[in-house]
Amino acid sequence: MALPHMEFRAFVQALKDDGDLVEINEECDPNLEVSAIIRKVVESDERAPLFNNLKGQNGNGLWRILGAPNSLRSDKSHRYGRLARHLNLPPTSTMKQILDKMVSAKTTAPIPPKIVETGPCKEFRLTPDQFDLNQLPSPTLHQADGGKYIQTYGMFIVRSPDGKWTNWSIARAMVHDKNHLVGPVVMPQHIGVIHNLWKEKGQDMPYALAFGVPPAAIMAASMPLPDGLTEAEYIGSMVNSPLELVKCETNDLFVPSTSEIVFEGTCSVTEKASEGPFGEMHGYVFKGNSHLMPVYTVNMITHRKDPIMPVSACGRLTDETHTMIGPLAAAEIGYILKSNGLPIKESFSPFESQVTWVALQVDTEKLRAMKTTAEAFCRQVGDLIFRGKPGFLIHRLLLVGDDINVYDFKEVIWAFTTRCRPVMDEYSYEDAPGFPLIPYMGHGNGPATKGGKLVCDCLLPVEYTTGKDWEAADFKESFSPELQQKVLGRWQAYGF
Ligand SMILES: Cc1cc2c3c(c1C)C(C)(C)C[C@@H]([C@@H](F)Cc1ccccc1)N3c1c(nc(O)[nH]c1=O)N2C[C@H](O)[C@H](O)[C@H](O)COP(=O)(O)O
Ligand SMILES: [K+]
Repeated sequence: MALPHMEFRAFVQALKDDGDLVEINEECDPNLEVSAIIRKVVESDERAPLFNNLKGQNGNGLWRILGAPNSLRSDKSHRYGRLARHLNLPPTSTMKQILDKMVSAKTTAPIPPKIVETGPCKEFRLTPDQFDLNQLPSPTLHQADGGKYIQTYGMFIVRSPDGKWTNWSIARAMVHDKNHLVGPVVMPQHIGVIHNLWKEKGQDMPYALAFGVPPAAIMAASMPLPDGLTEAEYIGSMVNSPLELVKCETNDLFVPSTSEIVFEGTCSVTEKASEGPFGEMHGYVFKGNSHLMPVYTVNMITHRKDPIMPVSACGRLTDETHTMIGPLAAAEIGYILKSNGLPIKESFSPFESQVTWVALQVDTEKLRAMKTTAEAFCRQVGDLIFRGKPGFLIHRLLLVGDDINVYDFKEVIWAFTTRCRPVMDEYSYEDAPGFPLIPYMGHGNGPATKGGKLVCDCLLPVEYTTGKDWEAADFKESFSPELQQKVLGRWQAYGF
């Protein structure tokens, strides 16, 4: 078997070997029972549930469900173990190590995928007369959802009409009827950009939707990598070996050969249908909140025996939309700022901000050498990020000093609440594109897709000029290292 980051089934085995999997062999109902269990799991960082016995499975086991594929572990020392297994990193890895891995391929040569003749994803083939998406165990994830959200952790594969750019990404989709899906295909997402290119040609967009892809691939699929970049070769470079892809049956797109399940078809550039509401990443289902979105026809299903469908029952903390969307956007944002020569050291999206913030740790020594002002620096950061695609999802950029660990929210919120004077130290972007999914945008007082963004300067004025002129009133900073050592050394003797 391949390594966990290169084959989904090996990944599931790795979770089992880590004691991070609960196999449920009792029959479970994909209508809400499965997602209720997953919600309970992700709200308590429990082990990932593998549902082996779902109502509606067909004779070849199509399909089982793995819930919470990339959520958190309760053991603090292995908190990000499931993410680490996606990248063949040690389960004790930190978020910094995981995100550094995700940007590591920015500076290495791409490794193109290897095309193979066939693979496990081809073990079974179903034509439209042989399946009904409403009869198969398509899960309903929240009682107020507008449909069965079958697609929450699969990977859409679409290619520009000129064949030069193949994009891999996650976008949701629900069952529309026996062999159609419907899902948001929106700008500035690359699936929306490529859909528009096909629309200009007046042709429906061929797609593949691969479920249970190599875990390293699904991580890159969830990351806002630059326009025109083909994820397959980025990932190859990231894992330092070519991904193995196999050609689809009904179009000339290529899918990872070990995918658990593959849907193939075309996404209409004319036909739309009602989509949503859906319990989304910010933790809300707004009743009746449905929109007309493009219809996907499913012309073919191929799959492995007893295939596993990964499902992200997203909503409130902490699920894949928080461990992946915000942090991966933060990684890209950090990279953009550094490659533009700005003195940024670390970049992270705190889960507690429902991944609407990115905290940026500034190298304040380099900042002082810039002889700049707070306004100029904050505008430089905001102009680079809020006018670009990776910043689309983010509504607050917090600039913090060297002493703040951006991966620790307690540190971030301390700096924000004590060093950033409301209004005066905040620089607004009312003309930047806004993220309508955030409730104060799509269901708020102002325009849903414009504005509502701030750069929050959590650096005190001295950090721009002569440097930190305070000591934290805490154990670490208000006592000599010797005294700290003495106290720690005698802690038991004191009686604690
Ligand atoms: C890990 C993950 C990511 C997403 C989504 C999901 C998960 C689990 C869910 C559970 C399916 C929920 C949705 C949800 F997160 C909604 C959303 C919509 C627009 C932007 C960001 C997020 N989703 C998703 C969605 N994007 C949509 O357009 N459309 C989508 O529906 N993303 C985020 C997306 O994968 C990243 O933004 C990625 O960078 C896109 O790739 P690209 O930069 O190559 O276009
Ligand atoms: K992507």
